[in-house]
Amino acid sequence: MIGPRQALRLFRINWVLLQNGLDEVILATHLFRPLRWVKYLLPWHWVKRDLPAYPARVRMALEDLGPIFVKFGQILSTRRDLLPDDLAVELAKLQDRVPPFPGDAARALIEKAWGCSVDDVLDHFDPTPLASASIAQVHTGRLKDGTEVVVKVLRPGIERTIRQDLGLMYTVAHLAERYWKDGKRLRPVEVVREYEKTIYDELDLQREAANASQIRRNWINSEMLYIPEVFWDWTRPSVMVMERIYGTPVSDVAALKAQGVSMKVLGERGVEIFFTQVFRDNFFHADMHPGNIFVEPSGRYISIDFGIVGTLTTEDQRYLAENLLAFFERDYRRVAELHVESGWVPPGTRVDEFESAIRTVSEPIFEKPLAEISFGHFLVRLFQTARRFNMEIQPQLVLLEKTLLNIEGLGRQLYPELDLWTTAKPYMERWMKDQIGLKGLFDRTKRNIYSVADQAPELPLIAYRMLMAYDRRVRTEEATQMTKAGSRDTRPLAGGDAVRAIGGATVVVSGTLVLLLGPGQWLPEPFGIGLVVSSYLAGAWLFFTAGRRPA
Ligand SMILES: Nc1ncnc2c1ncn2[C@@H]1O[C@H](COP(=O)(O)OP(=O)(O)OP(=O)(O)O)[C@@H](O)[C@H]1O
Repeated sequence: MIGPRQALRLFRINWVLLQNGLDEVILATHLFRPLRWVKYLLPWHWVKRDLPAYPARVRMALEDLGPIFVKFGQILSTRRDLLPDDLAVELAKLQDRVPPFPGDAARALIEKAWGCSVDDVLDHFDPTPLASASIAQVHTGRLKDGTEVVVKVLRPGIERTIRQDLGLMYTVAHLAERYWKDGKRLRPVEVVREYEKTIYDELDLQREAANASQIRRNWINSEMLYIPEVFWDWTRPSVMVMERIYGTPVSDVAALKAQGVSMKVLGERGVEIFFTQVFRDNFFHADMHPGNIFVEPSGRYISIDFGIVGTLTTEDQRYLAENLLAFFERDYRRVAELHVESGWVPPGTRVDEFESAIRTVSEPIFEKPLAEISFGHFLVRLFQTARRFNMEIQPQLVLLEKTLLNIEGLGRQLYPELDLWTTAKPYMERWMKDQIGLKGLFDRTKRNIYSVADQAPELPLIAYRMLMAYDRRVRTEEATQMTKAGSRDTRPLAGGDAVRAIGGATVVVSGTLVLLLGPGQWLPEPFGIGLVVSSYLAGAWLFFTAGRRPA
């Protein structure tokens, strides 16, 4: 049931849709049927208007609905698996157009968060913002020790606006899911829920600061990427203080060339940074639009704005790498199999049909020269295809696809001949070898063995209990049989069992000791790990055979 507040909200949306000539949405979807009479109130219903194409009207409607809807449209624009291409391209043009809020208000908000005067912390605070966006505003300042900083502060009342706008979106999404013919397939409520999570994450500047610190640590002393330092003493959920950086915006290619920066190196570094973040660090900056990237005269990148970051599960990382490698070998069957193996598509999927669908979308991509082949485009088409085979695209993969598209766009803008495959392939192959090869095996064993070690001290006790339980069960069974046969069992547990159980415990504890002291302490590490594994196996064998008695 729609309450009066929701009805009012719907009325507002209805109004904006009509203003932008989207009456057909109202009529076609049954969504706003109860409010369709509103259109007769509008003067332009009676006058014929020249309207731009439908995707542009959607974009304009979102702009009229305000910055939270604009952000939603920007994120939707990356859902190429959901939207038609023309709409996605149009939504990508959405721009925040929010006026800045006064410097005095910013100062008051900062003081509230810090619990002291701005002058107690800063030598200087510029009340004119350096930048102002839909969620936060950035001011420059100087700490008492002379360090130049930027202070990012959340917009006043932004949480309330977001709550209200999200309420509206949910109302529309629920209605759409119920009444719209595509509603079930496109799952609008889920799309809004994902957006809700993203936008609430962006509302926590302390979280953004923590992301920045993590990426900074991953790239400390790198010649390729610099991340400004966070000043934690003055960072709160609504205020973040960060080292101020000076660099040339990456979009200013002329200035970069004038500084003698090599565009080729810059393009290739962008790709390498991305792949390193995804595969080595498993922590990638997922808001890589040009406004967040700067370059030093040395050709080192600087990135800012860590509100959105992505991580993949180890399995997804591997499947992704294998998918890309298989794709470039045009091994479509492998790509299809990988989707089934990884559980990305349901288990019963017909691999041959899926393979054929992948071939259909991939072959045209290979028509182009290698330097024009787009990984991002491939992922877009792949996910679109996989959706037909009921693949549920996880948000992390969408983030990755979006980032990849951004990186490619950026790389090719800097250096149009950039050959992504040649740049990325050695990196991916090395990574795969490390994962699958002997080293990967040892690394994984090492990782897992520490959690086994954690449980090891309990093993003798567990073994003893198992042994006792087993013995009780055998005795009960035998007693039952003997009762049936008219006699009683008086045999004690065999002495050899106890020796085996104690032996088992001893080897397990010795293995654990080797592990805790460091498997590479006296022997080369692989042998040390081998010793630990064998002692656990031997222990397990001794425990289990200890309770087993000859019939
Ligand atoms: N550490 C910094 N040093 C110098 N300038 C900065 C720094 N951090 C942010 N800025 C400036 O402020 C602008 C906005 O910062 P940021 O991208 O972090 O904010 P935002 O609110 O997330 O904006 P958007 O959503 O538009 O990306 C940047 O484009 C940059 O010009």
